[in-house]
Amino acid sequence: MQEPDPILRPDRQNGDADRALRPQALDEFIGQEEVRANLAVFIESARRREEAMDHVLFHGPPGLGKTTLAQIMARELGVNFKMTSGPVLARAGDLAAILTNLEARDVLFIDEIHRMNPVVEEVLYPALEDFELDLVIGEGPAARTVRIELQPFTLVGATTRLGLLTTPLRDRFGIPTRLQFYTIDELHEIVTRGARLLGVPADADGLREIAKRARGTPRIAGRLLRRVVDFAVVDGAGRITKPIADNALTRLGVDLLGLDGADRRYLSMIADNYSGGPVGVETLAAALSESRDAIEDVIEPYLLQQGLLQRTPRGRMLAQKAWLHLGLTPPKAPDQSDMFGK
Ligand SMILES: Nc1ncnc2c1ncn2[C@@H]1O[C@H](COP(=O)(O)OP(=O)(O)OP(=O)(O)O)[C@@H](O)[C@H]1O
Ligand SMILES: [Mg+2]
Repeated sequence: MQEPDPILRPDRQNGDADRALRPQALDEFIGQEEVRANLAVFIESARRREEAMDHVLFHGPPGLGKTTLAQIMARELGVNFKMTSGPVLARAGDLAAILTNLEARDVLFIDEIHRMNPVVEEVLYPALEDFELDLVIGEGPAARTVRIELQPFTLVGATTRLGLLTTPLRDRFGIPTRLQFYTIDELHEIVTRGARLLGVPADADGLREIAKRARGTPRIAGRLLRRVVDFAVVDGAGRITKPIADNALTRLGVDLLGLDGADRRYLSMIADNYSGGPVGVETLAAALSESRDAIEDVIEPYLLQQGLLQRTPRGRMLAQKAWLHLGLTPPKAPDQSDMFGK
């Protein structure tokens, strides 16, 4: 089967297409109810007190709305939105330049914050706590430290890997926030809104089919919607119906659970080569020629959430549901209780 990854994986390409469907206000943001309700309170409070809102950390799998929520926060707070990312901030000076240019109460968004250089991270600590910057000027014996006062600001950090954040950095976020996969109902609402914004007529059951197969992820829902629209235009008089959606998604390699080629390759590898596991993630990464990061950030979270995969101290194991989904018979495990224990 053709690899559908570029379209289906929540990577950062296709930025313009993403933007068109991106909600602009908290009211337009669908799902993540608890997160939204809490943010609404914190934003309103910061506005009334005319203070910078406390620092926020969004963590969760790609494409669930971290960047979107950060932008919405800035808009609702009525402040500027500045955006950068961990890997881009190579030197302490890069961060210092950004921080000294912030206006009072601005939102600074640092994407992939777990990939920040430790030297840069050290500069961030006093900036977050006291809105101060300690800069070393010059080198050798002539070097001296100068302290620079910063405007109070709000840092919004985003990461797909909470575990890779250092403890001191984690502790400086007053509002740590985990984003969850979306329910089918929420994704149904999201694609319904998307179809309306794209001006495409659609049947509810056609949109539901997209929602069901969007891997719990709004970004994937948006991409699938666009591809289904293509099939609707070419094969189906421009209307999204259930048969059109079903046919389009199947042709894109998205199965009934929303798994794509990479997901199935991962599950099949464990089934075929490791008798269902347990197998270590490094071994799997090598066997699949995927990076460990891609496996842990992108592939596994959804499979775990769907109950297709289990993580045990001895490695990854297929769950019963995965064997059935692959159309295979699970081997008889001699010692199930141990293998399925925590
Ligand atoms: N709650 C939502 N309602 C509607 N659309 C959404 C929602 N959340 C995200 N989206 C859509 O999904 C796309 C991806 O969201 P976003 O870029 O915010 O994800 P992310 O969590 O920052 O991903 P990454 O980890 O890859 O940076 C957005 O362009 C937007 O169109
Ligand atoms: Mg993002």
